[in-house]
Amino acid sequence: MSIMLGCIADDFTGATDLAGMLVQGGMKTVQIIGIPQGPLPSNIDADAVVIALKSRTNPAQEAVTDSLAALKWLRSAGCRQIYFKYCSTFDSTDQGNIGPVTDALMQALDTPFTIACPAFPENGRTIFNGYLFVGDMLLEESGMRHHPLTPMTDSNLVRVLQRQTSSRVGLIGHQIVKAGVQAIRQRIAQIKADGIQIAVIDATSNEDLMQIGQACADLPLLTAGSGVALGLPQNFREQGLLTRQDAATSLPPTPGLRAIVCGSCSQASQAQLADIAKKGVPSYAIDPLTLTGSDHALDDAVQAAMAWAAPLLPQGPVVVYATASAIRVKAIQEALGTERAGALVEAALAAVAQKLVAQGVRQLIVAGGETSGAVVTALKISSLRIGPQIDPGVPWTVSLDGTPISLALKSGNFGNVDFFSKAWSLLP
Ligand SMILES: Nc1ncnc2c1ncn2[C@@H]1O[C@H](COP(=O)(O)OP(=O)(O)OP(=O)(O)O)[C@@H](O)[C@H]1O
Ligand SMILES: O=C(O)[C@@H](O)C(=O)CO
Repeated sequence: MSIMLGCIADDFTGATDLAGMLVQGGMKTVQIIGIPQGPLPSNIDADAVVIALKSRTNPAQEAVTDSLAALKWLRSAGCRQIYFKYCSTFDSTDQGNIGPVTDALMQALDTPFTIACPAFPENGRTIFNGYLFVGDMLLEESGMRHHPLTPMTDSNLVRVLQRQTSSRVGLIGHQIVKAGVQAIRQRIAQIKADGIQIAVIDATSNEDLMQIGQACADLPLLTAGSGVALGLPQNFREQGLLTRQDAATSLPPTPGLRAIVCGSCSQASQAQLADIAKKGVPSYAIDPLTLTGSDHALDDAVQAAMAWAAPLLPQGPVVVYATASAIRVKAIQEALGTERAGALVEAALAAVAQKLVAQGVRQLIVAGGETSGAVVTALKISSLRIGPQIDPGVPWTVSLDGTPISLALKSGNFGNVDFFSKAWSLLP
């Protein structure tokens, strides 16, 4: 049976978020890291494949090239519908990459229309009149205004997206969505006739997402956060392609040591780190300013972190983090440059993760999308089987190549305050 849904995610945590959503809906899902080099091995069966790119903050042209290569693979695997997954807080710069990638995918699929819907109500991301809310705050008032790489300072998604694309962007408002599937379909037909190519679509509840999913069953391309995926398995069931009703989440055990690596500076990650430290789990901070100054500064910092971690690991989980407050991050970025600071921290945390695994860690939580990208790449993991959800948007996964490792790739903003301690209790 060929793969039904082919997904392209612009970061690694976002990819597991989407894959977890599909698994909850009964679709067996595999996440592939980067563009696959050949067909899926014959012993892996999947209803959906999510290709995880690290394209959210790359130059737009690179993001387009990688996304088109991913699309080519997914089409050759027989996927019936394509899903471009971006962040539920629409993380991007004014130059891209959501607009340019959407344009390129539409052109390659020869489709004149798609939707844009980052809503994820279970995690407090709702869209009303085209404005994105995070909890009860507008996006621009939330912690996202301080994001180290993609600060979001405009909550109006039509405006944000229009700045990134030459396609005409419109809106399908909440009244239409509330009126149901037929009303959404009629509105799509109408705005297409008016020359709109991408419609931001309001959604404030899971019910809205179910209607949107059904209304968009025939669109070759969807662009969204993970929320819209809630409504897709039902379409494949109706088409007789999917029979499973329950979640497709079983994973094998991966006995071994436990660790947490955190490069996310989000408010959620900061609170989760404080919670786990309060519970007595040992934590070690890497100071980005120590990562430069000499050729071996980064290696020295990694060695120091490991000298601290090694004797503690057999007693229980350890945490290594670079997380800092918004004021501290700003000072570090002024000293090192934003991109360089991010890259140095990612390189250091990835090297720490590699050494933790070499020491026997087989259950690893990584917080932050960019950080997860760096860690999973350093561990040379090429694909993940998706398992049970820890908190909305964050499932456990198991690596499918080499020695199996359980990995939870936590989106910076996701997870309840007790996420780090709760996660272990869900492993088989
Ligand atoms: N103390 C710090 N100073 C400067 N940059 C930092 C610091 N700590 C982490 N970073 C960088 O900030 C970036 C955080 O991005 P990352 O995607 O990992 O987390 P996030 O944005 O919270 O998560 P998500 O993308 O899943 O929402 C990374 O590039 C990381 O290296
Ligand atoms: O949609 C989200 O918020 C997350 O899956 C994500 O993309 C974080 O990087």
